Amino acid sequence: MSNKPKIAVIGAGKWGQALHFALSFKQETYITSRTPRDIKNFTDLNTALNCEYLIIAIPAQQIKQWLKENFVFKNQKVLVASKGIEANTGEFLNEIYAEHVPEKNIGFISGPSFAAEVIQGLPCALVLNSTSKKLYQEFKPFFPDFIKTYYSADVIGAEVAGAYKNVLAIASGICEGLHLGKNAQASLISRGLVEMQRFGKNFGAKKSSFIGLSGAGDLFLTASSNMSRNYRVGLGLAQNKSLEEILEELGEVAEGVKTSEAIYKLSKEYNIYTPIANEVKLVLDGKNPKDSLKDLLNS
Ligand SMILES: NC(=O)c1ccc[n+]([C@@H]2O[C@H](COP(=O)([O-])OP(=O)(O)OC[C@H]3O[C@@H](n4cnc5c(N)ncnc54)[C@H](O)[C@@H]3O)[C@@H](O)[C@H]2O)c1
Ligand SMILES: O=P(O)(O)OC[C@H](O)CO
Repeated sequence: MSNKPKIAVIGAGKWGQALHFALSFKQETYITSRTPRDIKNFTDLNTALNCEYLIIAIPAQQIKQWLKENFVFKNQKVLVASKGIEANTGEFLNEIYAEHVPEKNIGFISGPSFAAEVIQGLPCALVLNSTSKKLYQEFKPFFPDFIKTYYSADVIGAEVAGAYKNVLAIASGICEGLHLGKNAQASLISRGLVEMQRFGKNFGAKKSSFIGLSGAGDLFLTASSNMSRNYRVGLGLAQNKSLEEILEELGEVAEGVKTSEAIYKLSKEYNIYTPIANEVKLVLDGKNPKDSLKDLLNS
């Protein structure tokens, strides 16, 4: 029998470490990162790339460059764990990965999943999205009993939902920080859900993805808890902190910041009505959140 390691997580941030913890219940799982970490089965990138199965958990804005500089395709099956849209180009992650990995070899993880809970072994449900059901069937047995997995072929729906909810979580954090009340927050979240669905439809996403775990599930989680980094960005903005200060305090990625730029760009290009995401982008650029509130109420 070959001793070749079968599965590796690339990226040892919060989510990479949580996925590594979870997958290690069922089989030996490697993990790698730019800087060595004191984690069981930590390995170098080359060893990781030689695994048959990979989970890539590096921030969305770094993926394009990272793939160009580091990735070597050796017929691995890949699950992408990142949630975001590339801000410079407006590309979805599946478009970026398509230059390096064939469609049948790639899937995307979505659904409500704070790393801090997964790493405690608390129950959760995830969607593995791929045009290949075979790929889902191959990855499914790697997940531990406390994670229920679902299959969906709607890759773009999952991607839009996972990326968009981060922007809406910033808006919801602002709402909380400005003490606008639970009525306002519920309205914001539900109109946000309509907005992300409208945006996704333009790119071929299915409605069902937005009312399930990938859309409503992840949005309700992230936009209602200060466990979310994006939500905490919103809280900071409402307290008139500068973005630099907020991100420095956070010390982790808040994908909604850059994704709001991507949505702003794409919504202009395709003429999609995205009022909440647009206001988030403008507040991140310095607009007073109270002026954004007035504009949203009157639009
Ligand atoms: N934390 C969560 O609860 C959670 C859950 C689901 C999805 N995600 C998504 O997973 C992705 C990663 O989030 P995270 O929580 O692990 O973030 P994090 O800030 O905790 O860690 C990011 C990791 O990426 C690495 N990294 C940064 N730039 C890199 C580069 N150029 N090349 C290689 N590695 C690089 C960093 O060293 C760090 O280890 C994000 O897209 C996030 O939206 C996070
Ligand atoms: O902490 P956030 O805002 O990056 O959210 C983490 C996950 O995406 C929740 O599913």
